[in-house]
Amino acid sequence: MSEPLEDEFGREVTGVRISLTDRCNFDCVYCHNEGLGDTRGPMEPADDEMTADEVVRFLEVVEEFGVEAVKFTGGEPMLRADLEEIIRCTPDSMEVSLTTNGTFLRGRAEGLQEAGLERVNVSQDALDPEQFAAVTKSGAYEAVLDGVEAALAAGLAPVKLNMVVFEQTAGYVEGMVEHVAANEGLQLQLIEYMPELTGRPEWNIDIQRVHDWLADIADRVEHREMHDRKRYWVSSTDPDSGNLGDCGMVEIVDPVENPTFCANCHRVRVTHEGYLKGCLNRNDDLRSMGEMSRQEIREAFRAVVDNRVPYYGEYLVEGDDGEWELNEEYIGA
Ligand SMILES: Nc1nc2c(ncn2[C@@H]2O[C@H](COP(=O)(O)OP(=O)(O)OP(=O)(O)O)[C@@H](O)[C@H]2O)c(=O)[nH]1
Ligand SMILES: C[S@@+](CC[C@H](N)C(=O)[O-])C[C@H]1O[C@@H](n2cnc3c(N)ncnc32)[C@H](O)[C@@H]1O
Ligand code: SF4
Ligand code: SF4
Repeated sequence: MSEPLEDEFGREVTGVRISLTDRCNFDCVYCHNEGLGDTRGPMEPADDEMTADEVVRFLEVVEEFGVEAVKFTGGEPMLRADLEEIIRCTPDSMEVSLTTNGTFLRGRAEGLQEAGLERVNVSQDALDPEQFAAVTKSGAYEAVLDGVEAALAAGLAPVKLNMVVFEQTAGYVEGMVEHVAANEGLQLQLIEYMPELTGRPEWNIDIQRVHDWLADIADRVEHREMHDRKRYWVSSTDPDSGNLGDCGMVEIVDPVENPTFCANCHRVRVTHEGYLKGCLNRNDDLRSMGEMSRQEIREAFRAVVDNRVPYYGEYLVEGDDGEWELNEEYIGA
């Protein structure tokens, strides 16, 4: 295995995020669908999706380039019946993780773990079924809770709960933090609502206030190398907590207008149709892998890494008035 490829901005590419489908059984009000448009549509297998063989071939090739980790996402990646097969055939050297809405984990978590899944993130924006339904437009609340339990029972702890923090959910943050502090095996990822692909900037909240509040109550704070994300370790305040004395981990994902986040971005994305994508927020840098021969994959991967640009701080630059503007250098590039 060679050293990871590095882009022009000194960022090594050590991870890939593969969208296995853009179909989904939810219709979350905030969904960016990894930058690929609407998730609504037929639930049947779609013809435009990469096959399991293509996904595995891609992974075998990027392993040669020092890629150490793969995240399977979507749409809802668990709509793929061949997810277990894909994971089983993923190169052993790679850390394999999954981001899912959790609906289908019950009954499949164990098989996924046996196939080689190491970590799972489950989206959960609220602890109340009605609030959950209002955000996701789905009645699958109980299935998601069962899915989290199934993942823990299958040995996939810690399970990270993903919560998008925006106007509608800001009031649920405190309860979710207590929930992971009080329950062993759970962690929480608070994701700043990203309006770049979905519009509705008025839904944004001031994520710094969440940082400040967590810094106040946390026992310990650390930085993660990826994106320079902050992690807070918080104890439960509930005397009946089954997790007394232990801490829950809460990580903040705050990419919006954050050049430090982009300067520490080490991943390339792959769309369900088999296009490479250098940045979540851009669709003007999609690169085809053609018929997906090993040589075509190698060439396209090198090219996408060469063209990677930090979104905030370079692709968008901050003007004197504090507004973010498209860098002229990339217009028409
Ligand atoms: N702008 C931006 N947002 C990201 C990036 N990575 C993750 N996010 C946001 O965080 C959401 C949740 O990411 P996940 O798929 O759960 O995984 P992760 O947090 O990237 O990875 P792990 O914590 O290692 O599991 C994404 O859908 C995005 O909204 C990134 O590279 N850029
Ligand atoms: C696009 S979903 C795909 C995987 C799976 N369907 C799920 O919901 O976990 C991946 C993650 O993106 C997050 N997400 C979607 N739209 C977002 C937005 N506009 N801002 C921030 N995070 C968003 C979701 O909460 C979820 O955790
Ligand atoms: S479950 Fe995931 S892919 Fe589906 S709508 Fe919600 S955030 Fe989007
Ligand atoms: S460069 Fe793009 S993908 Fe990477 S952190 Fe910034 S916005 Fe996200």
